[in-house]
Amino acid sequence: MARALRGDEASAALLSDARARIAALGFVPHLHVIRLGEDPASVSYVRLKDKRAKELGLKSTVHALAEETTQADLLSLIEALNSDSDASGILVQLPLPRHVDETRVLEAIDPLKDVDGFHPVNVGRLWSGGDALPPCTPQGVIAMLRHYDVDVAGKSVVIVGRSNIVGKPLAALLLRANATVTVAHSRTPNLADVTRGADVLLVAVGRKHLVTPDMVKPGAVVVDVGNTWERLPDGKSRVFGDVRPDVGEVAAALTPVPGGVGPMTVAQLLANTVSAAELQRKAEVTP
Ligand SMILES: Nc1nc(=O)c2c([nH]1)NC[C@@H]1CN(c3ccc(C(=O)N[C@@H](CCC(=O)O)C(=O)O)cc3)C=[N+]21
Repeated sequence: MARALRGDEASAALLSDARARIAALGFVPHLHVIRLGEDPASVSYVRLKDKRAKELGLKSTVHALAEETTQADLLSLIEALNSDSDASGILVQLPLPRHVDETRVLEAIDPLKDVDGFHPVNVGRLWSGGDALPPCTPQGVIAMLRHYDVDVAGKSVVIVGRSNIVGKPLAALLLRANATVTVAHSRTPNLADVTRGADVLLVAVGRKHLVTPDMVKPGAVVVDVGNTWERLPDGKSRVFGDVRPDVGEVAAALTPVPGGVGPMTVAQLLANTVSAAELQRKAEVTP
């Protein structure tokens, strides 16, 4: 059986480092999360972020706005938080309702407060090697691999999925770590032939159990970024990954869902909130 790469275990180092950096700052960073509407997954993720932020000792405010909130009102809130020195980090939970232009909203956030790392300035710096706030899930995956001593340098790494949130930034981070990176997606013919070449396989598509054991090289490390919610006959909701659990019979190591990448994403968000506070302080003293 594959080794389980556990998010609770791997995030401990990230969180204790964040705690020490908060103490060194001399003030408590403040995370602001904005959510529109009542999509059950968004409500539950935002609640988790708020809870973990407070457990770490950060200040955390959730702005739960109506689904019908206008783009202009959302932009005014973001501008108010941009100029509020007590707001260290701003996150707008995605997906947004259809009447709101996601690009406009993400570009309105001050890059130094952009704890999601989605602003074009942070995306550009991520690819060119500058001082960027990295996106939480991809950087959380890197922290996970580092914690379990998975060295990607010189390895054949395959990412399935090319989203702006996970696949593309993950490619940037893995290139920086000297991996040979292949990005596969829905238009890749013979996906299994590509995934079978991977020493490290990362799957971020959002389709339940897309990856089966025949698609995985024996001994590979497999990271499952999938989160598909399903309501079961008993009325309870459960979350499923993109990787079928029996992949654990061929892989050397596998991240479980839940309990793998998800907790790393949240821990990285908190670490980014501390980084944002540090960057803002640096910008104040060096005009
Ligand atoms: N602006 C923005 N930034 C995001 O980072 C963002 C977003 N929008 N929209 C949705 C996705 C999804 N996402 C997750 C966060 C935590 C878990 C997580 O902790 N999952 C638990 C299970 C869920 C639970 O226990 O409630 C686990 O895998 O163990 C998963 C997924 C962040 N996202």
